[in-house]
Amino acid sequence: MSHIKIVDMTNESPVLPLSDLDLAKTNFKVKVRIICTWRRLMNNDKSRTLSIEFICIDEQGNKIGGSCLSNFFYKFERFILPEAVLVINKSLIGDNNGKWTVTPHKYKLGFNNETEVVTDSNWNGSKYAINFTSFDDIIKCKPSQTTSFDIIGVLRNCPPIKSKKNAKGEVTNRSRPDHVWDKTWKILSDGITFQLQLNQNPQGSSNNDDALRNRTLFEIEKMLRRNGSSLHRFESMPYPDEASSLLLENQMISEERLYDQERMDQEYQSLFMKLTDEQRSIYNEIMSAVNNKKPCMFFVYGYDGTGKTFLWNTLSASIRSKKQIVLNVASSGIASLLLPGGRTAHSRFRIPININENSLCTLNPNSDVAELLKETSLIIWDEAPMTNKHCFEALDRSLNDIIKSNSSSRKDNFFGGKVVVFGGDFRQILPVVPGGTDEDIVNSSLSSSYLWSKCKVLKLTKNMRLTIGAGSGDVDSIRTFAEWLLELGEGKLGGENDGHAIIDIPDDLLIKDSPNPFQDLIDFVYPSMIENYKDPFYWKDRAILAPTNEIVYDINNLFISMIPGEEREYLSSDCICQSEDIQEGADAGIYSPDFLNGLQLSGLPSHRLVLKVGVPVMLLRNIDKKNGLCNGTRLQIVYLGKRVIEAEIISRNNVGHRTFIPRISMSPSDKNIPFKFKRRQYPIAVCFGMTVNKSQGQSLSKVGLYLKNPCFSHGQLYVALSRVKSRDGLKLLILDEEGNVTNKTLNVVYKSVFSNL
Ligand SMILES: Nc1ncnc2c1ncn2[C@@H]1O[C@H](COP(=O)(O)OP(=O)(O)OP(=O)(O)O)[C@@H](O)[C@H]1O
Repeated sequence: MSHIKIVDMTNESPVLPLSDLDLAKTNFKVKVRIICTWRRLMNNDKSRTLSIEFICIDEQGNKIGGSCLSNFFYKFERFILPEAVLVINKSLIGDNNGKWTVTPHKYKLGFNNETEVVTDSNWNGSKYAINFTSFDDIIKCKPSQTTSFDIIGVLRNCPPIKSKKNAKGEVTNRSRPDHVWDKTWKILSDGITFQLQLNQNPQGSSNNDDALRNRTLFEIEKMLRRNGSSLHRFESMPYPDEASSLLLENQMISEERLYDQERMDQEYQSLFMKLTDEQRSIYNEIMSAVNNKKPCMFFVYGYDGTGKTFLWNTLSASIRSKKQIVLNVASSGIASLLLPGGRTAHSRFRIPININENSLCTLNPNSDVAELLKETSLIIWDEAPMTNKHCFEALDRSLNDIIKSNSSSRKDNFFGGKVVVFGGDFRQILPVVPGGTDEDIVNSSLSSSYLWSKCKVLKLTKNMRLTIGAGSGDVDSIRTFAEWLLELGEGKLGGENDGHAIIDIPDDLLIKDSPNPFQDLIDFVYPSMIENYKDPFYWKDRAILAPTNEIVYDINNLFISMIPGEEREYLSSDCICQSEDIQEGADAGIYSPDFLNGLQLSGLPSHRLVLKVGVPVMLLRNIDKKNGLCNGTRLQIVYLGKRVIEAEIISRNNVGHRTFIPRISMSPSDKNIPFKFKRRQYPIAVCFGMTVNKSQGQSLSKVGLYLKNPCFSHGQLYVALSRVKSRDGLKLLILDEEGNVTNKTLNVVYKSVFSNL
């Protein structure tokens, strides 16, 4: 039902014939007799009922279809019986425009919590709803194409219906990966055939199908393992043969040892030569711990541009040139793209999403990942301050369990005795604690962990971005801007303050008062948008930032309407996870599909996604890290299909690379939601505008910061302003409480977070 309206019917409202139903009418009830009922099963689990469907007829002989979702069975199931005469009050009505319609009526009825149903013993309409007519008579009366008939028939013959059995021997019709495999393996193996032919390998010839299938399965298994999965998860799928399986055994370790030693050595030599004194001293200290296998924890503290990534590259090349293993991880997908062979910490170490002080990583001591961790010489974890301390602690405990070190005392034995280097800047946004106070946020950061006292802080202070690559004319202006930003990040602007200070923004960074200041902000960030919107490079480095999702949502809707072209709407399918113990009765009504559709949660795509070709979007999930597709990657829409969306990468690595984005099922990890639900939708959000939190880790050349409301949490203003490297790329539009343009805004800095550094 696409246009749904709740019909408010008071007890005094008249009983209307079904022919008079109209979305515009708000005050009526209907009296009907149920003709027939049937159950609609869930698409993804045919053992469960989605809804009871029914057809009913009124006393005038008009028919209408209706539906009652399983959430409301507790209230209505006993009424929806063939032959029952019902008076229905406060029902939902919606368009009857599905692919298959059971009555020609314009509308359908629906039940929800508001609906009232009572039985009635009086019926003045036809007793039988169906008038049987012979088929010959129907043909004789030459029906027009729009005439509808009730037809009754007998099933004489039917081809066998294929069904699958699950492990318990029950018949299910869930997704059938083996079926997809059988139908598509030839297409999937195309690239391999091509490669084999290039290498003049006889396996490429078509008479060796078994070998080709095996090789294709092997490549699929490699991909799955890289992403923490395996073909073993899909019972019905074939698995590569034994010889190939042996090759897969230590896939993770062999991939980490696959680096070309000679090339790594050259890279290391060239980077090492360039290290500054402070970088070199940090490098030496870390490498000495690695070479002596001395358990150590370091925190490299440096703001943007001080050469942290440069240092990680040097350390990685040095270790890899000796065929040793270094694991590079970052707290966000976007930051992990900058690291050589980088992954997100959560995916690399299998850190649980909902974390607490007792959590452990889901690492089986005999798994490939555990073996990899045992072999690892150094772990580098970039952007550490934005991660909750419980994540580091979970890894610490898990590594200690996996690696039973000889060290006698637990207090010397952190992270299983590995050398671990964290990096980042505590001026940036700290871990998000939903509903948490300032104190909760500071308490959740790495510097409040029991690990911190063992962590040696090494500081990088020289802004390398100023020294390298900037023209001499730029240096002064970049330096002044960088120094101002550092002061802002440490809460030193706005006079003596307790961390909440009103600061003045310099004039040249402001959008001034004008008839339409927001349009001025748009013109600054996206000049000549209509002429340029098709060019992916136009979108590459620009964004309007705002502190909250609501404002970003409004900005994106406005932009969508400005871009030429046809809109396409994608609606999600939302459902409660089957494991949830939703009480029949009260709870079921609350979690109706309408309610689930209305949930807007951070990190989850909208129920209603409106897109146009040319629009920039951001991925909300890590899809394929190897090809640069992770949470935060920005893309431009190229094609909007029915089941797939094609888009081209416009940010950072792999710019210009095209990819297909499928619909996937996502469950929000928001602890404030007291139940688990799944949303099946494209994992993207339109990104003309994005939240300041989401922009952390992005490097942009043009930023417009829209402060309709001020930034409210530690580091937000600093992060927003430091997305650009030079001040000409930045403008702020600040509104006061009356909506007037101002030059003053709130800067929030939790100063206690710096006290342990
Ligand atoms: N010793 C060095 N010699 C030459 N170039 C360097 C050196 N250190 C850093 N750079 C260059 O300075 C720039 C900033 O360094 P880098 O990206 O490593 O800093 P960062 O602290 O990681 O900053 P961000 O967090 O913004 O990525 C880069 O272009 C990098 O190549």
